[in-house]
Amino acid sequence: MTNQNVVVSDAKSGIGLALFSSAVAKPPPAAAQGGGFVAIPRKKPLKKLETGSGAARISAWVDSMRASSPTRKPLSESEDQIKSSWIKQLHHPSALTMFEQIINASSGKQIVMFLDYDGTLSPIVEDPDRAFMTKEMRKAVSDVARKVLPYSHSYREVYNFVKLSQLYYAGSHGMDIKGPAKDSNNREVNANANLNDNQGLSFQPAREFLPMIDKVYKVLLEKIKSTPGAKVENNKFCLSVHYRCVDEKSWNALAEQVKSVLNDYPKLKLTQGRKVLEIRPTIKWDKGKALEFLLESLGYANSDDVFPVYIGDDRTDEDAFKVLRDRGQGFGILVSKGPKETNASYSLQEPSEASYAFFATFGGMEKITATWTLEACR
Ligand SMILES: O=P(O)(O)OC[C@H]1O[C@H](O[C@H]2O[C@H](CO)[C@@H](O)[C@H](O)[C@H]2O)[C@H](O)[C@@H](O)[C@@H]1O
Repeated sequence: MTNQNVVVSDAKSGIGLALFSSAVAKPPPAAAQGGGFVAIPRKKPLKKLETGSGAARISAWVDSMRASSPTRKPLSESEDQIKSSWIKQLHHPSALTMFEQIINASSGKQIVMFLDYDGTLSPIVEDPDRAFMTKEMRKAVSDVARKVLPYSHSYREVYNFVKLSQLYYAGSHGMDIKGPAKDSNNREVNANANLNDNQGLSFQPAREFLPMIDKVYKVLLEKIKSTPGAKVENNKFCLSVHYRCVDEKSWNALAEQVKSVLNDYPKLKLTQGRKVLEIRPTIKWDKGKALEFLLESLGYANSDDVFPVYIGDDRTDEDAFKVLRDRGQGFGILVSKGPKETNASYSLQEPSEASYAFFATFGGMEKITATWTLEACR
């Protein structure tokens, strides 16, 4: 339901925060934690799905749907070993154990934090309309935002589920950016950004696709009616066809339905997330580009004293991790229970760990260390 990311920053503390997520408003938070199962890692990253004709193409889609939605089952002993070596050492240690290194690396720099929503701030749940943040997570994000940006900007279009006016939102995989016009240092937004009538930042690189997306949404709603459990979400610049509640026997039929619609719209492409097929414009824009745009808009693009951190859980977040890796600036943190190929530097296992990370990064270190230690021992 959501694909936004948020940004906040503060000169006084030398720390800043930014948050990303995907769609529209969420209702108030409710506690919902994921189960005690672990996703089995994918062997290879999945390719972008293509449109075209033929049963082979559909079968490739379904294979890809299956691979992006690993069966939930307890890990075998060897899988458990792989998982623990992935998290504990080598390439992607848990951010919880790298606390001091993270703080040291960012010392004296302005931290700008980018946060994915689904699977990062909220746990993955069956019904995308019920992907609420827990009370703890809401508190963590709002405490961080308060600490980092103690004064409020005027911002009308705050998403209901976060309700923090200091944050910049990048909805629809970074295609719907909104936020205050100036950061806390009073830096002006860049020349590419449009100012809305409230002088807030607003940038929608796929605006011309809106009528097409609306039309396709209606067609898709009709098409998938015959597939029990399927759901289409209109995320403004991106349509999400959820199959989490669809019986696997019907995935083929669902893929056919989606493909038949896409065949009529060559300017739209299909990508994938966690049990979701995403239809979006074929423009060269992704969460990585959105991250760069936001850094530039905040006046941080060429600055050596800026330390961006991006936390996300899904394939679309890899674009942002890669930007940070390529820039050699800041780092990415992947939220994942199991090993995955990733451009992130560190890992967290689930959203509840991410809330600790916010506290820690934003100065509540002493307060949180004890809790972290406790959690880590569970
Ligand atoms: O790449 P993201 O910004 O994380 O967005 C991907 C999709 O996220 C949401 O769906 C996911 O979370 C749902 C709620 O937990 C879950 O039911 C679904 O299976 C997940 O794929 C969002 O609802 C979609 O619109 C996004 O495409």
